Amino acid sequence: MQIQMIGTGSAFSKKYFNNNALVYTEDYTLLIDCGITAPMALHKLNKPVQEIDGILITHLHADHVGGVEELAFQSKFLNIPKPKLFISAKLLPVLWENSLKAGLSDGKGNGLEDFFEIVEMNENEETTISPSLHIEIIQTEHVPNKLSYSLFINQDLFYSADMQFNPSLLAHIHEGRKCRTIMHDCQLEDPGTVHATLNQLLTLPEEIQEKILLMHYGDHMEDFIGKTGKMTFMEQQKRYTFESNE
Ligand SMILES: Nc1ccn([C@@H]2O[C@@H]3COP(=O)(O)O[C@H]3[C@H]2O)c(=O)n1
Ligand SMILES: [Zn+2]
Ligand SMILES: [Zn+2]
Repeated sequence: MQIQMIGTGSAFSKKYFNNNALVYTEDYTLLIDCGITAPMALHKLNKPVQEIDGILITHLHADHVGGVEELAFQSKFLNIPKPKLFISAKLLPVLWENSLKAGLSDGKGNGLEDFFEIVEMNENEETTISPSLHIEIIQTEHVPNKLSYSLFINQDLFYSADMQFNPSLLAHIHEGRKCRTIMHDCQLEDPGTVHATLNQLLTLPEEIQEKILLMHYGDHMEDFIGKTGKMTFMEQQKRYTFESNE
């Protein structure tokens, strides 16, 4: 499996695209989150919508869903098979009613199913995306009272949606779940309210830090190179290969 961040930036970054990822397996290409900048980021990678089999949404901030309207219209008017939309069953109605309906509605009662083949995901259950790609969503704290889901990918890689610092969960991912990789959003400066900050992540034991790839960072990331302990910044557009754990 390979993961390519089409962007690694924070919500308000002007230098990096939104923190969205392409996951490639031999038989599937999945886009994790589709923010405002996703259409341009995909264009820069020469990755047309026809080459994306499905999208998965973690939560409803614009840097994670702001590009879904364009993707929906593009696939509809290009007359290509509907991409799949993987989303928590709890988030699905909110995505339509509170985010996409204004732009995608035809006024005649259409819905998201007119643009996507919808696959509802249940919390704490693995969903088969393709024969070699399985994803479990777990609810993690981000903005109070706002649903947000982090991901276990093939029970080996933890992908944080935007989340607050949660050292006990990270210890569980490391010890209990035995994940080999942790991709974590990172706010470069304190205080952390809705994201984990670099200083908070630096309090983690080194054996956990060694597993952490940092993403969702601000424009001054380069000032922090060499100051991330055992953790590493991810680079947008670079393809990272993760070997199967079997
Ligand atoms: N309670 C909140 C809500 C939002 N925010 C900021 O808005 C951004 C929305 O996208 P994000 O990537 O979740 O980062 C959020 C915060 O920067 C914030 O700082 N505090
Ligand atoms: Zn975000
Ligand atoms: Zn967010």
